[in-house]
Amino acid sequence: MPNTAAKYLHVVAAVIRDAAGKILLAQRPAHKHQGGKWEFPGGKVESGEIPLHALSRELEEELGIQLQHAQPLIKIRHVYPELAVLLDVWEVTAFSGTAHGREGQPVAWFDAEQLPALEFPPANAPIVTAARLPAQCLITPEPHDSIEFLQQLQQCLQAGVRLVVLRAKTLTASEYVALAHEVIRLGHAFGAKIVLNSPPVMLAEADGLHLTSRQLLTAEADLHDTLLPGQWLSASCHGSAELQQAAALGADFAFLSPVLPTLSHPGEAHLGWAAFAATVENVNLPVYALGGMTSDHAITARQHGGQGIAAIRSLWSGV
Ligand SMILES: Nc1nc2c([nH]c(=O)n2[C@@H]2O[C@H](COP(=O)(O)OP(=O)(O)OP(=O)(O)O)[C@@H](O)[C@H]2O)c(=O)[nH]1
Ligand SMILES: [Mg+2]
Repeated sequence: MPNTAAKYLHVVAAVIRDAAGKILLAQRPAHKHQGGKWEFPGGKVESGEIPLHALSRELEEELGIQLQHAQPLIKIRHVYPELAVLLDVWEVTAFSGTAHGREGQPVAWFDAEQLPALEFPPANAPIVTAARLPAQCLITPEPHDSIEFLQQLQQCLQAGVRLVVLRAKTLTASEYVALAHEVIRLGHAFGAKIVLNSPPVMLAEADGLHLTSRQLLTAEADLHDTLLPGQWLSASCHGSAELQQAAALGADFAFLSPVLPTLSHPGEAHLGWAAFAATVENVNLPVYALGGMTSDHAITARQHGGQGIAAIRSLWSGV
């Protein structure tokens, strides 16, 4: 969302995960703004405070836990009728102490997949998506031999890949559908999400539909409504205008490329990390960095406002 409101209230919030990957939520007290809804614990940054200190203070005050490690997850700007908030969300992966509602608020640990069914403040939808998405996304290379392809995909899943975009441009419609069924069956056995890039028909079992940047620009405004409830819409973008278009279409996440030079397009202009950060800053979507990425770049991507990295080559063969 564009930074049009004069002043956003800076709020830090935490996606806190335990060793089993469950996420801690608190219920907002009835008398507060957005009372009764579930929230990611956190609160307002005080004047002069750096965000990480504010997060550490809020988690101690609200939950009685001591923050040990956090990394940025997503920033959301949302304008409520009463106030405009900048929700600065961090992923907490290490803390000490036992979380409890120190202000009397109910708190509970949830599986990430339970989150979509809970009621959150209206600003939170992209945070819930970001909390469910991994830091790495595999885009498949062109499948030439489906047996070999499925074997290699299985190795990627065994190595921890949990989000796959099936991209197959040279297959006939029936070959694509047959392969997609196998990819979904295999992916789901590992708890991975499978998103279909330009399928001839959308499949009910798929976890999402991915649009090329060209499809994004000509997509019908109600495209998301044609998907089943819970299916994601994602899109490939190359700059601010396309990211805004993806957001306007109700996309759940996006890729932004090329961030670094790639082997397939050597000498081509690329964004670099500073422009990636500046572009992502203006959109309320989880955005994967694409182009020249390896899994080592996932932390860099997070530090520049991204959800993580998307890659073909390095995630397919580097496992
Ligand atoms: N902590 C938190 N606040 C959120 C979320 N989503 C969201 O819209 N907000 C909004 O962010 C604002 C600030 O949050 P807060 O009420 O937790 O602030 P706080 O802990 O400092 O409260 P206090 O003023 O009682 O000390 C509220 O207007 C709240 O509605 C969320 O997931 N977590
Ligand atoms: Mg709070």
